[in-house]
Amino acid sequence: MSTGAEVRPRVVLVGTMGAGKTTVGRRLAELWGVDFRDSDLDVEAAEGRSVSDIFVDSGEARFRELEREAIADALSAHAGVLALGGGAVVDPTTRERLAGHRVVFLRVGLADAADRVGLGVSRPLLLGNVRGRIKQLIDERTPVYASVATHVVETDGVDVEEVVARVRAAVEEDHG
Ligand SMILES: Nc1ncnc2c1ncn2[C@@H]1O[C@H](COP(=O)(O)OP(=O)(O)OP(=O)(O)O)[C@@H](O)[C@H]1O
Ligand SMILES: O=C(O)C1=C[C@@H](O)[C@@H](O)[C@H](O)C1
Ligand SMILES: [Mg+2]
Repeated sequence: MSTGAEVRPRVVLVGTMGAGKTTVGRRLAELWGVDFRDSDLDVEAAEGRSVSDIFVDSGEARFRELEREAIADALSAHAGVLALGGGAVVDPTTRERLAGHRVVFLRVGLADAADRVGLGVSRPLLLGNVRGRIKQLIDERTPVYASVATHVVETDGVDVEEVVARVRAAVEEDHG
């Protein structure tokens, strides 16, 4: 029998490439004993091809449609930790759907993000000029991440375990 309890992610992680959404999200889910989902991985599983291949073969616009649908599904059917692709919040429909969810913005600056993504080979939007593209994306998107976030966690110079601890503290404080 249904308890009527709403199924929704305990926390949604947003931020730019290299913020650590996937790494931190997996660890958080492990600690809480809940499932982890990541919109990039959900799109890849549904399509049977990588994000890079989707960008190259079908174009970014098609990737964004698939991403929007993957996120809509996860927001309404997943009770664990949900990491979003770095560009997901640029979509206005996704931003609307995030309203009412606990959204943590993992903030990272250019230097740490560039160190973390390296050559960015699996990140199609970075190809050619990794630092320049990251800078542009951080500049354009920081206000957007901030606008959907209920919490902001700084990750510059902070190791993964400490980022995880900060997210836990923010979320568990909410629970009272
Ligand atoms: N706080 C941190 N300190 C040092 N390295 C980190 C930190 N967070 C993540 N990393 C490392 O940075 C790399 C990128 O992290 P991750 O893939 O989790 O980022 P992401 O936010 O999911 O990026 P994308 O938007 O491209 O999916 C990984 O190698 C990860 O181990
Ligand atoms: O910042 C972005 O626009 C992207 C981030 C990645 O998570 C992937 O969703 C894809 O490489 C695009
Ligand atoms: Mg990721």
